[in-house]
Amino acid sequence: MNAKRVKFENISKVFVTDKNRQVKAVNNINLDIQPGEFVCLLGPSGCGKTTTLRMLAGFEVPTDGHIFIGDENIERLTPDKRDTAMVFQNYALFPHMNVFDNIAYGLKLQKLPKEEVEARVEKILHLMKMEEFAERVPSQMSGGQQQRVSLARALVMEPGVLLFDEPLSNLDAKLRLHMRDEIRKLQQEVGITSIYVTHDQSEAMGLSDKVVIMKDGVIEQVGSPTEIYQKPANSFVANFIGRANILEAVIKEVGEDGYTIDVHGVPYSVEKSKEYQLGDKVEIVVRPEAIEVSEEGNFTAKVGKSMFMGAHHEYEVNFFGKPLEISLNNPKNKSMVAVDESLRFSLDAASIHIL
Ligand SMILES: Nc1ncnc2c1ncn2[C@@H]1O[C@H](COP(=O)(O)OP(=O)(O)OP(=O)(O)O)[C@@H](O)[C@H]1O
Repeated sequence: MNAKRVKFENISKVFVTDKNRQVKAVNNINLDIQPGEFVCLLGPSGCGKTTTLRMLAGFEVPTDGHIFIGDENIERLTPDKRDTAMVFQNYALFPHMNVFDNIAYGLKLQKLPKEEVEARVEKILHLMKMEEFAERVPSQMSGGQQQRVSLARALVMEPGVLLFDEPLSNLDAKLRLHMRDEIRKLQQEVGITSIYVTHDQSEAMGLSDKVVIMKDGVIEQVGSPTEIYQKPANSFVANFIGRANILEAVIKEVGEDGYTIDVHGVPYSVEKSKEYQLGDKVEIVVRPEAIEVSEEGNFTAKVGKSMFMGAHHEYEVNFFGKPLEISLNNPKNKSMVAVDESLRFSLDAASIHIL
């Protein structure tokens, strides 16, 4: 497949509502997606991710900026000329056509020879292990199966860019996990550039090469799932992805590539993320699982909540007047501490990230 690069340059979209009110859905975003990359646009409801995808597909016109697919500036092209194909949340299959005809539809519109249409549809049916469904109409299939047809219908067009608009949100949790793995496997097999809108962080983390975190029409951070989790750019990202404790600290020493920080009287050596001066007050992110419970710990705090969750144990302790979440993996009975008792712990210096 001819995977394409996608580039958004200073893209904004302002909607004008019936009452003549302006809504800035997307506010000057820049994004560079490499050929073959799987990128998720992730953010809370209303952050502008669907509008961004729809501008790329050609269903919305940007108010400002430029969009490129490959080297081509595509703003003036109609959706069918853009070398994209979209997988929708509601499948959008033709109810009266069987699976074969649903998949063949776009190719027939292109007036390709009958033999070529048949060969390409059969190839996709085989790739997706769906040959046995070819004769069925959508009402004879489950939601998951219908969504696979909708994916097949997009893939058969061999587009340069594949777009997904929350494709799994109508499926139950188990099927969602299964389809997520299937989409990723298929995407890697065909190597197609893919852009996927979701508000489900585990979906984004599990699928993406790159995650784009959006809020209020603005990109807050672009990075691999590991970068986003371990080095969040700000407290919004830290709290949006997984759980985060945000603590105060003071810069005590400035080294070549690290700092010594003081966290409530305890020194920690941490990596440099931004430039700070001696004495600056900073915020640090410590994930609940990056807190080590041990008899030799630096801190003692009173337990406010203590919950056994099977594979891990969750505590909430009172840390200098604020709640601190601690998650202990593989808990043993002896390590469990009850509410109102004291817990000793340290922060794992290697996992501390300065915001
Ligand atoms: N046609 C429209 N007219 C007016 N405002 C719109 C229109 N489409 C979207 N908006 C507004 O633009 C903002 C971004 O919407 P968008 O659908 O892109 O968000 P989203 O991140 O995809 O949200 P969700 O997860 O709820 O789908 C929202 O405030 C929304 O109300």
